[in-house]
Parts: sequence; structure tokens; C-alpha cells
Amino acid sequence: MEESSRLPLPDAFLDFLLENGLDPSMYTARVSTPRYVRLKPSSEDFVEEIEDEMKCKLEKVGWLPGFYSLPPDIQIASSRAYREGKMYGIDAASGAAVRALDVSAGDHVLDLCAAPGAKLCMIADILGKSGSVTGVDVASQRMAACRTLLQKYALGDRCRLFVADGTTFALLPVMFHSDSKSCESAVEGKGDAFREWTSRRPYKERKKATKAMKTISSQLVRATQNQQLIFYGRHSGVVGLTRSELYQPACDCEVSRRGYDKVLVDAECTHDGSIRHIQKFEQWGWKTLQRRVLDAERTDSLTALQLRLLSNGFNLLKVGGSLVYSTCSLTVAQNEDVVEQFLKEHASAELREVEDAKNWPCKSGRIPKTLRFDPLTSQTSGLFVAKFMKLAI
Ligand SMILES: C[S@@+](CC[C@H](N)C(=O)[O-])C[C@H]1O[C@@H](n2cnc3c(N)ncnc32)[C@H](O)[C@@H]1O
Repeated sequence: MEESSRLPLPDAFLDFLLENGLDPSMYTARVSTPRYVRLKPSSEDFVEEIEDEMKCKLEKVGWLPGFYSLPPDIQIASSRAYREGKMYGIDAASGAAVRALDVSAGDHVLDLCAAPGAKLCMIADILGKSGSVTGVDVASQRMAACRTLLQKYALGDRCRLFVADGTTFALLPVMFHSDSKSCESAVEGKGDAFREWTSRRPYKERKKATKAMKTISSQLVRATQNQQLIFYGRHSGVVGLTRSELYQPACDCEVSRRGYDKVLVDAECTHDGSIRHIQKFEQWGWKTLQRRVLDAERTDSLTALQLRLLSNGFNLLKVGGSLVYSTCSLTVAQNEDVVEQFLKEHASAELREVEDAKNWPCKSGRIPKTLRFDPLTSQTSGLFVAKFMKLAI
């Protein structure tokens, strides 16, 4: 931030910042944080070419592999590299939340609030040709955007996407991944098995699927409707499964062994850590800010939702697995208070240090081991990050 401006902040917002120990100057500076992009690993050789085309320097972010910063006013959407799927826009703090998960080859990862999908893309990119990613979000249009993003960046091969409520989502990862040769043979002889994904199904196939839906039990129909599969990649493990196999509910005893290796809960929040978001209220009207950010009732219902998302994500984690909880709010209520309450309710949850964070430009949260990114300290958007491990007890 180079220049502070005269952006007037309403008294109620200033009080809110004071209560949360936040410095108002991060909201009033007109020159905002840099823009960040992540280059797909296969595209890092093209940095100079991309710089020539965009007529600006891509500064490597030393503490975050694959990330580059650009001046805030640069539009990336019109660049060839963006259109060709060589890079995508994602804030460095969001990248740090994904790094905190420490995704490794072969992991089965659940992203419980996945849309529009920047973090999901990064997870899929890190996994490459192993493991799987399951993305869940309650907003169908945002999830459709997530599907478009995955397809644009050719990262969907091992992904499946569900429109579902993350507080009740209950499907475990599919451990078996058919290789490309056996994809077709996996569906042979199984009438209602999932075939390879196509956005447009022939009429005959759609009719057959509707008929199959009518004959399956009402419990399965409910599961299918509440956890609607809207995309799956060729090697996501879905091809060849029947509906009843896919929608098999998990019992608690199975989760400790067959649950996800890593879970990301990037929860719904008031977005007050996103400085660009807050600055938009100058045009939208500060009254809207009162309703959307400052309203105590809204905060209470959000913290209850955050706790339920975190708890359900943790339930689906296998023993020894890790979960990252993040929000783009900087309030104590939506972060440290949620963490504290969650730890009280879950004896098998242990708060963990994020190893890489020693070299990150962030602060500790009010609870040791939690992290806070903010524009003044980190030159990123605001983000809270906490990491947990599931212990065997
Ligand atoms: C901060 S955004 C997630 C951003 C996303 N992780 C990314 O990197 O693009 C929070 C998301 O939570 C979703 N959400 C809200 N309530 C939910 C619920 N009950 N279950 C699942 N997702 C929910 C919202 O639709 C929104 O897309």
C-alpha cells in the first residue's frame, strides 16, 4: 500500500474494526494490494512470453511456489495466457491456505465450500495424476462456474463436484480409480452405471437414467437429490459406479479408515477481510454494509454455520488426516471463537502448526498456531487460517 486516501468509513464500521483490533488504514488506502496469479507448473517456462504479451513484469512470490504478483490495475482476463488456461487469478493468501493443507500425491481431498473454485483448481493441480478431489457447494450457479473453471484449466480428470449442503454432505471418497482402458469395461453389464461425463447426454440415455431413478429406493432418491453430482472426471472413480454405489452412506466406523486424507473448509463469511469487497460498499451504499457485515444476527447465524461446516468436514476426515479452516473475515467471532468452540466439542481434534508459515508474511491469530493475513502485513487480501489433525482416541 503506497498511498492512503480519504475513503470515508462510517462510524459503525470503525467501531467494528476497533472491537476486532483491526487497523482502519488497510481499508482506506486507494492503492490496493497487488493482483496475484498462479501459473500451472507446465506453464512456468513461458513467464517471459506472458510478460511480453501483458506488457508488465510478473514478480515471483518468493514464499509461495508457482505464484506471481502483478500491479493491481492489470486486467488478466483479456490476456492470451489466461484464455489458454496457463494461469489463473488467485490471491496469495488463498494459495497459502491450500499450501497449509500440505496436499501430497495420492491424497483424497474434500473441499467443502468449493465454489467458484480457485482453491479447488490449485488442489487438483498439485495432485496431478493421483488421488482425487471432491468439491461441494450449496450454490448451484457458483458450482457451475467451478465446473467451467476445471474444464478450462483441464484439471477435472480426478474431480467430482456436488451441489450439496456441506453441513450434511456424507459421501466418502472413491478409492478405486479405473485407468483409461478399463473405463468403458467398468460400465459393461451395469445398467445404471455412470458412463464417462458428457455435458449433453443423448435423449435415450437421459430416459434410461430417469427410469433407473424411478426404480431406486426412496432413501437413495433423497440422497441423490440432496447431493447432486454435477460433474465427474474420467479418473474420479465415478465412472462404472452405480447410483447406489456412489450414494452409499458412510457409517462412522468406516470414516476413520476410509475418510478423506485432507479437508478444506473455506467457509462462508462476511468477507470483511477482502478490502476490494469492502471498498465496493462506497458505491453500493454503507447501509448495505450494516446488513451484510455488521449485523449481529447475521454474524450469529454465520458462526453457527461455520461451526457446522467445520464439524461435518472433520467428521469426514480419516484418522491422521488434516483439515484447514479458513475465512476471508478478520473478525474474532468467525475465526478464533469458532476454533475455540470446535476444539471444545471435538476431543480428537488437535490444532497444528503450519510448518511453511515460518517463512510467510503473516501474523499469529489470537490463538497460537492460527494465522492471519492482512493487506498491511502480507500485501494480500485478509484471510484467517487454522489447521487441525484428527487423532485416534
Ligand atoms: C468463501 S466462499 C468459497 C471460495 C472457494 N473456496 C474458492 O476458493 O473459490 C464460501 C462458499 O461457501 C458456500 N456455502 C455457503 N453455505 C454453504 C453450505 N451450507 N454448504 C456448502 N457450501 C456453502 C457459498 O456458496 C460460497 O461459495
